[in-house]
Amino acid sequence: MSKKLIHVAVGVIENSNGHILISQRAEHLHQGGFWEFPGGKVEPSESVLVALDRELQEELNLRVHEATPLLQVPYDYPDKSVLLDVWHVTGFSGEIRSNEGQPWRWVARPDLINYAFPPANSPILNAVLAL
Ligand SMILES: Nc1nc2c([nH]c(=O)n2[C@@H]2O[C@H](COP(=O)(O)OP(=O)(O)OP(=O)(O)O)[C@@H](O)[C@H]2O)c(=O)[nH]1
Ligand SMILES: [Mg+2]
Repeated sequence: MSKKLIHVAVGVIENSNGHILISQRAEHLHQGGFWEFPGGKVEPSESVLVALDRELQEELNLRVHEATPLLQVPYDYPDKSVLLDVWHVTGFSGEIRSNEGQPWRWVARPDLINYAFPPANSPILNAVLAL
């Protein structure tokens, strides 16, 4: 059976110090325990940017004001296929509040290699390190 392709809006959020926001996926979720760039599934009626703004608001209480496309990563997990639509977010507002209790932190770019990300994320890490 062919797997449905899941379109995911992902934000590489950079603050004025050049640090990047990561959060940790809850254990019970797909790829649980790994760190991630915040985001979530694009609903059928949404543009990616609208989905990104909604997901960051739902998960972290952040609104997106400025973002540019960074890269798209198609990846086949054994149980699902995803298309990670990754945006570089340079303008945002709001005090971070982790609405689902997930840990989060701002990380200097070179330190990102010390965190375990899902297998699909390797190209994202490379793109972020090259920003
Ligand atoms: N947000 C996010 N998802 C990622 C990353 N890397 C990666 O493989 N994914 C995968 O993308 C898929 C969708 O992301 P998600 O779980 O955040 O979706 P969501 O917020 O809408 O979750 P929900 O369905 O529980 O409401 C998951 O299968 C997840 O494992 C990443 O860096 N960030
Ligand atoms: Mg999510």
